[in-house]
Amino acid sequence: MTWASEYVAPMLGTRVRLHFEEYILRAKLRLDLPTGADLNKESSVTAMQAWHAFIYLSEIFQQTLQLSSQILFIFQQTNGGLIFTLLSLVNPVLVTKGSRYLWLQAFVFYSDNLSYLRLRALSLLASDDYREDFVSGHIGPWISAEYKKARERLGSISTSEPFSAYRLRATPIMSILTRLSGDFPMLFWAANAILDPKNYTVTSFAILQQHSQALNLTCQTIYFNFAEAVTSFSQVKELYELANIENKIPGGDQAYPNFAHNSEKGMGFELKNVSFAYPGGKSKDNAIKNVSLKIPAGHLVVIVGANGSGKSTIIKLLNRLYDVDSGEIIVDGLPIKDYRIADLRKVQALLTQDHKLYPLTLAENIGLGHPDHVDNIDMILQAAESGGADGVIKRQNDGVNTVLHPKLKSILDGLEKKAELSGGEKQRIVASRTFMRFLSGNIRFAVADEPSSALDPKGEHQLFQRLRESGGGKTMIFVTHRFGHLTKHADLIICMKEGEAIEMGTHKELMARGGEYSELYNVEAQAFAVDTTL
Ligand SMILES: Nc1ncnc2c1ncn2[C@@H]1O[C@H](COP(=O)(O)OP(=O)(O)OP(=O)(O)O)[C@@H](O)[C@H]1O
Repeated sequence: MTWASEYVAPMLGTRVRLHFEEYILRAKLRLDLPTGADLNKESSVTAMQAWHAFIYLSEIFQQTLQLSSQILFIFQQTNGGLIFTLLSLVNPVLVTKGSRYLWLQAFVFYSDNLSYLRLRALSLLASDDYREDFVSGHIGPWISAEYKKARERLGSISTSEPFSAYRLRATPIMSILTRLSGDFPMLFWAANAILDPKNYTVTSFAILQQHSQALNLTCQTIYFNFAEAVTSFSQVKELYELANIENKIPGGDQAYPNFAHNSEKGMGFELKNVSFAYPGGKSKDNAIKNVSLKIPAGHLVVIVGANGSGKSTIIKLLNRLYDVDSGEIIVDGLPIKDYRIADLRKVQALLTQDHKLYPLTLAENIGLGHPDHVDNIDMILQAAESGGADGVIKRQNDGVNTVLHPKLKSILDGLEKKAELSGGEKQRIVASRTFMRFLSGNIRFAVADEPSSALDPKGEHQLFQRLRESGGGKTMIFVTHRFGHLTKHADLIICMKEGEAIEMGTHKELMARGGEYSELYNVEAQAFAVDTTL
């Protein structure tokens, strides 16, 4: 039986763990950004916990059977079977209920003893981190002297770990009682043997003593396993609840596109007095404050502004990655909240510098821009060419089949040379994913949020050029810090400052206005102006 359980347990364990891993994977994949961010802070639930709960349950079952057979045996073997059995149970009850165990509780521990804290600080000072300091500053003798003083001040105060410190009691009563109770059953047996020596043998004493101790141990094991099982089961409950977590961004039931009121030129937006602060954000200021603007369908829009002025936040709201706190966003005449979220995602393409390479092949990294055609190599190569990643692919020994393992890379480096891409090469692959998305033919709104920070100037120019071409005249927004062709060709420039859209218009209009935009533009232009004093 032991062999069988040892043989079967790992296989069963894998099945249970993978079943719940898949369950967690599915549950997490359906969560939107704000819900997912909350969950990451709160939940530590893992598939392994389900397996642990199963193990505890089977152990409790097995030990309960063991306990019943032990009780039955003791009960039958003695004259005062019931009393003997009850006395055998006193000790385990005292050990489990009367003792103080920290590991069954949630706890925080700290020390407020200044001498102890001083000792820890001085020990730290003698570590390698500070070696250069204490050697060059010759502060070793001072550290030793201070350590001695702090040690004397601490005296005999215990510095033991909280686990053992918590178990100490002020009086010995409980300890004496617990020890004595272990001998209660045998004292009872001895008293009976004195009164009626004919019915009691030394052999029966030995057998009963052994069984009484075994019973004691089984009771304690059940108690502690039960405490662990309760925790495990609450974790399993949490695991099941994962699938029922409500997303913070609920979808509507309006299909999109619904050509009754959509323009052929793509999505049109209107922001009405929109304000937004990131959930759990540290800043007391809103990321977006009372922004009202219109983005007509088919317009090429450029958003400019200083770092932290809210450019990316506007993009996230237009993509409905977050919902506004107040105000409203209208898409093609209807509130954005009325549309089905999956429909909106299908017609939007978002390219930012936050997008990551996946730990998959280069082909999948690009192909997943259009999941229905993730195996279509011709389409992938076409997208790679548009994204400027064709050269990157050619340089890899395995071409599009090169597997990227960003997280495993450092571990595997010593074993096998894994593909490593430069920052600019990564951006080209990620950009190609967006071009793959364009090839779906569904895109009605595309955004490029500073996707070119690691690209060389030629690469950046080509990227913007091709994005505009691939966008096919549909609504497009570029977020950029660099003024150039884009801003000059933009139908609309939105200039952000501290969460507000302070200026809007074309390049010409904003330059003529002489406000924030022209100031930002002139700062950049001056860097390239011919300095006649040189
Ligand atoms: N995920 C987040 N959680 C909390 N606060 C955020 C988050 N993202 C941005 N913020 C804050 O919101 C404000 C606007 O940020 P946003 O990213 O929109 O600025 P930006 O204009 O795009 O900046 P940059 O030019 O540096 O990319 C900033 O104060 C920023 O710190």
